[in-house]
Amino acid sequence: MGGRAVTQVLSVASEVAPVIKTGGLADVAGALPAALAPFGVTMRTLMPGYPQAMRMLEDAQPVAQFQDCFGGHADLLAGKAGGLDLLVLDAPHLFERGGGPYLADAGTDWPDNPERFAALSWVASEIANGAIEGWQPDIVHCHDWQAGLAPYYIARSPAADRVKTIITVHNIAFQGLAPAWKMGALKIAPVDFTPDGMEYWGQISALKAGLVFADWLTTVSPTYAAELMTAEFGMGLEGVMRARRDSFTGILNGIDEQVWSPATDPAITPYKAARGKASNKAALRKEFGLRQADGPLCVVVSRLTEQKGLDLLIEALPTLLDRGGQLALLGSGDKGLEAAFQRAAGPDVGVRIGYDEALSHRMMAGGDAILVPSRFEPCGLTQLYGLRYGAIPLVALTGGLADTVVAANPASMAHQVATGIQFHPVTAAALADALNRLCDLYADPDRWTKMQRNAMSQPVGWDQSAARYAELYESLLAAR
Ligand SMILES: Nc1ncnc2c1ncn2[C@@H]1O[C@H](COP(=O)(O)OP(=O)(O)O[C@H]2O[C@H](CO)[C@@H](O)[C@H](O)[C@H]2O)[C@@H](O)[C@H]1O
Repeated sequence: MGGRAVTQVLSVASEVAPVIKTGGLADVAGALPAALAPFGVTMRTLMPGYPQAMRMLEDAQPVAQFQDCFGGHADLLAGKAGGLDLLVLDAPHLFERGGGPYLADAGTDWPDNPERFAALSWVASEIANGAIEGWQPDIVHCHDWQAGLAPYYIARSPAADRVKTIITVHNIAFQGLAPAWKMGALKIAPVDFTPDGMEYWGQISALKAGLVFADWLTTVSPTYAAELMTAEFGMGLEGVMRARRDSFTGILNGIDEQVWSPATDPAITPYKAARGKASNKAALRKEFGLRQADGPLCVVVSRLTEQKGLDLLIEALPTLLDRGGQLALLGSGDKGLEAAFQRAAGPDVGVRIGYDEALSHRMMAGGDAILVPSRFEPCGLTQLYGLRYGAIPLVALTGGLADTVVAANPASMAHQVATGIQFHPVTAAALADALNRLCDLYADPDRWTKMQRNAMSQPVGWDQSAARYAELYESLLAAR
């Protein structure tokens, strides 16, 4: 790149697609290295040695070892998986177990989660301090609470003068709390366990440690960045976010345009223009056992949690059905919500409880609209998939949903920039009203196809955002 020195970045994440994924964090952590490569950034990704990671890792080479890594021996392995340059923390006492990355099969947190992710963070700091012969990062880029202690350990280490740290907030609802008595076990000095440090109402907060000790903070959209500084969205950390406002920016997520490409997607009948959606829609109806209908086929692909506002959809559903609309939902999570959707299932409502990547592609291809009624949404990825696949996003006016969907109104329609529908406040009544607006637009084929065209041509890839991360890295290094 024009003689410019290559910036070496260590990305630290608890889930990385395609190796392991429970949500959008994995997509972003998995996409960043390739997105940043054209900008002269070499990114290696440190992740836990879950069984899935150990199975997928190719050409594994031990590059460091730790005799006592939070209660047991650990090896750091360098290797490849899914095109990624990975550093995998092989610590069987912490990561070799069934269940999910954070939860046991019973759905409860692993009791040693504080130690498991403190270990990941501490190894990031060891790497910053030269644990791997022949490679050291200039920047350590941490994701969410699981990597939150890394900026702290680094700040209290010799690397502090040389290595810059960033923490990206993907979801402030998870703060990585641990009881104060674990301070010693987590290698936290009592002097740092204060309200100005990482103390949060008497507990240790790994996320707050990251927010306080990192050189720079980011989150995944400009609107969510502003929201995080308010009591409504900051979940008790708004004061910390405000205190750091001069070192805090919102950078939108992109999506992987190779994986999410209606023209080449192997999971669907490929199409270039929205009219090619018809056969995918017919197939999707069949797959969900839905009858013919005149209204829009709406889809939802989501974790079923309070955040996603899908309880509001249960309430507003009759409005959609009265207008001849239909719903196909894929998701899992909250048992009450799962049951509520299963009760609503019928000839116009199809429900699939579970996690199914290929089906999520077929839903974007076959759906007329994608519904995202989130109470808060740092960025959101499914509305971006919807845009690319011509499934019109109907979204709550919040966070990244506000930044990525251009609401249909006379002016935006006239300028051919309208790509979706937004509603506010985030209530069942406002959602029902938005569903009515969706049905009105759908009933007007001229306006509907124009919107689909606008949606499918809206940029949703990584180019712009990767450039912003690269600029951020450069400016931090220039300030050393
Ligand atoms: N049942 C299922 N089957 C198949 N696929 C499923 C699925 N349920 C969810 N997914 C997939 O998981 C991902 C979810 O990503 P989102 O960004 O929409 O939300 P999430 O809250 O997980 O991420 C958090 O981090 C991301 C990344 O920064 C932010 O965009 C977001 O706002 C924030 O809440 C998408 O790729 C989606 O398709």
